[in-house]
Amino acid sequence: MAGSNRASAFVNEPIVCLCTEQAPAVSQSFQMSKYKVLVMRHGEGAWTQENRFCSWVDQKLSADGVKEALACGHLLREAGYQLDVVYTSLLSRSIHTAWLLLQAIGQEWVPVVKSWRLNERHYGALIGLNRAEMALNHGEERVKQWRRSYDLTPPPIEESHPYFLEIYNDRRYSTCDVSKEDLPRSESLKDVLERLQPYWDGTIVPEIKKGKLVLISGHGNSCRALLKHLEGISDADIVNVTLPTGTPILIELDENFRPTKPMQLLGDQEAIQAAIRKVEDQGRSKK
Ligand SMILES: O=C(O)[C@@H](CO)OP(=O)(O)O
Repeated sequence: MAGSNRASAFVNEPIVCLCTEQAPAVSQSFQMSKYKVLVMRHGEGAWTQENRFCSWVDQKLSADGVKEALACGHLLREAGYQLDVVYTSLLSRSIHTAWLLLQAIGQEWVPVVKSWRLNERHYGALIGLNRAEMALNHGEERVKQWRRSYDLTPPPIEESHPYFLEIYNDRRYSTCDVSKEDLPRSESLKDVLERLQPYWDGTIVPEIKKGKLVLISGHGNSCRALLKHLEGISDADIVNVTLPTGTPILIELDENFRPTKPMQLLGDQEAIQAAIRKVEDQGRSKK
């Protein structure tokens, strides 16, 4: 892990991440950044409107999600970013976000590379359930733990689950670097990091080391897992990290892939705070 005591909080806090006083992972000597990487959660998905756990169900972007992806591209174009490669999951909402962003930035030729290892966290038996109803039945704190804790794994998806066949019979999952039987049936954030890290280390890092500007169009929890790794966010602090949809996060790294400065959420900071609150509020019972 890169560093170990760096706390970041995206909830009710200034957008630049907060650093604990002790042993921050950010280089003390203000080393020059050697590498930059952009990480973003896809635009809002269609099921966000219904407030259902989406996970590996292949929902498309909502109308607002399309707008968010295009707005990201415009933002990056205005800031002069020149992308070299974009990584997505195998899920349409992450891929469409990449396509729309590349269209808006005017860099459609940039390769888009896809892997199940960037998929959203597998929510197991919770897939398809409504978060507010879950909060009413089980309590908001329990739902927060299910959504945001590091090592809590929801019950696995059973073959009788309404979305089981839709997920596991999908041809895209015969293209993975593991057999269908070895794909997850439920995951904690820790599990997500464990399946994502080999892809980060073995596929993405070598491209960044060649000097390429990489953008990762991932999901709320696959991006949280990656940020936990890169920023050295503790198991306890990651509970308070919620990512807004459609917001690029700029991470600057030194030659050892340690952050040289706090990560930056790019865009209008008030709008970003509102977007974070919107995601947080999905877990409320709305009494
Ligand atoms: O539905 C999901 O899979 C995720 C968001 O992609 O939900 P949550 O924000 O509750 O982790």
